Amino acid sequence: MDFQTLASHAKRTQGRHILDLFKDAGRAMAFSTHADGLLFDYSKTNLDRDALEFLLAEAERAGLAEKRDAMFSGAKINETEGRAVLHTALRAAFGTVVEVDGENVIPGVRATRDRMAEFANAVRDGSYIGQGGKITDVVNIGIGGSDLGPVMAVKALAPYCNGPRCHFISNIDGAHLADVLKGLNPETTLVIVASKTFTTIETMTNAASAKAWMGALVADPGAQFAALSTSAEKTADFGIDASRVFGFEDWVGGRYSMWGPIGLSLMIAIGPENFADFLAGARAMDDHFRKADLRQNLPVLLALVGMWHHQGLGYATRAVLPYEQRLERLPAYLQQLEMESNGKRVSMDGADLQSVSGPVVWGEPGTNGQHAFYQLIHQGTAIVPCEFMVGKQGFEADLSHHHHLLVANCLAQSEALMKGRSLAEATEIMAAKGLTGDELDRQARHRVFPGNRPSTTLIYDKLTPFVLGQIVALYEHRVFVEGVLLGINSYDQWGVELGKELALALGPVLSGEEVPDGKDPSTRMLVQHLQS
Ligand SMILES: O=P(O)(O)OC[C@H]1O[C@](O)(CO)[C@@H](O)[C@@H]1O
Repeated sequence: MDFQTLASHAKRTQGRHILDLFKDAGRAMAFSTHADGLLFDYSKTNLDRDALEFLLAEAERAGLAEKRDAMFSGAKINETEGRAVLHTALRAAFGTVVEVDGENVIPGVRATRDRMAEFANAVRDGSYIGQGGKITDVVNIGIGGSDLGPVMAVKALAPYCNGPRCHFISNIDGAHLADVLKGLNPETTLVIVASKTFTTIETMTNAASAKAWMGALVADPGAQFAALSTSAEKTADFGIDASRVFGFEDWVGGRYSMWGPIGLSLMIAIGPENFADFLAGARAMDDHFRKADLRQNLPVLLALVGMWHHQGLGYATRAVLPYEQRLERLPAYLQQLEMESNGKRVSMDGADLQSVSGPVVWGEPGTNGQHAFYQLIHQGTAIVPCEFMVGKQGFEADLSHHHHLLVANCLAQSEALMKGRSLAEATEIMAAKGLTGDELDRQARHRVFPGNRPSTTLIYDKLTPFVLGQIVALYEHRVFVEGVLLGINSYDQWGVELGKELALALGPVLSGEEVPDGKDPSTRMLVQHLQS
């Protein structure tokens, strides 16, 4: 990416109001695009045709199409770990051929999916039972990519959840385990240990405690455990029979893994057919990403708008604001997807990045966020580009008036952010209330909305499994595009290692061992305080 030219485009737009861009009568149509039932509107941004053309040309210059094809074909684009990046293979059509080291991986994907479906059906219909009868509850123990996707999707697809209740334990904090297990019957609970590596300290500690909880009542607790992992050896050591182990390969990154075995809890919750629809939605987005012209390509446009705001205009964060209560965990899911992928400081070849890397991503569902942090978004000094999303329809037919208000709020927020309210307008409002003189001026100034604040809006029909698959894959590919333009490796996560190492060393200290030499004075003081 030519960041200098990007900066000069950004500079050129300074002081210009987004509303002025709508003097171009075709803007709303030109700066929005449709794909497979989704509408993405990015017209309420300060991106103009020249800047967009520049960004599109940069995407071409960066070899985006070739790099995208390399990813889909199984090339080892995760160079720092020597791995292919093939979460797309987990949802590819079964006739597809995708080779890693000369071997077609699709038959293996299919065999594992068939085994998952067989097991999910058995849990759902009661042909697999716990030692106290039919499984009533499923507890997924995992963290990061082995947790956030299934949690988010089980909540998102609540109208489709007709299997056993699903619960999730991730935090090493014993409170999480205790609160989830409290009230569950060990004899009718299935525990799924989800860990790609099967070494993650949080997951292994929680899994051991859950096994002890179950072992207090159940003669053979291992028989009510399943495992999702790349390590058959470690799952066997833990005492889980191979028939309930669902493996995957190292070419599936943790935060991209919910399409395969890590999605087992979701498959049990919604059933294999709905799970297949979820994959079909992602596959539709894959096809769109591969085939659509860059100008109509949703992941490409979402990425370019994101880079315009962050790398171009210097906005430090972006908010993801789903007007869909059931997407309440989507912002947390996207935090890992985007920040673990693109929060990097060196490019693929190890050189310092020439620009800022990925932004801070955060958010909450609307309308709750409106009553919490929208004050800052509207009147604070930091500009936060907002990514709104909303469905045309809800599921609660008898509550359609709620849905109309929900959608009205979503549209009103993007309008308010863009238009704002001028001092003249605020003065008129306050004068009508009888204020005059200095007091009128003072009160009016507090009621000014600067406006000119950018947002995008994604509209889908209804939050079905297919649509959820589309949305998640859209964001996955957005991360890829931004990664290519930044020249980084979006598929490693070395930044999580140092803290893990230090925590491992500190564990025994907090159990009473001496503080080792070389600890900094602050950490030493905190440890001593905790030990006292
Ligand atoms: O599935 P695992 O191996 O337990 O890893 C869990 C998570 O830990 C990380 O490696 C680092 O936080 C994530 O990338 C991953 O999703």
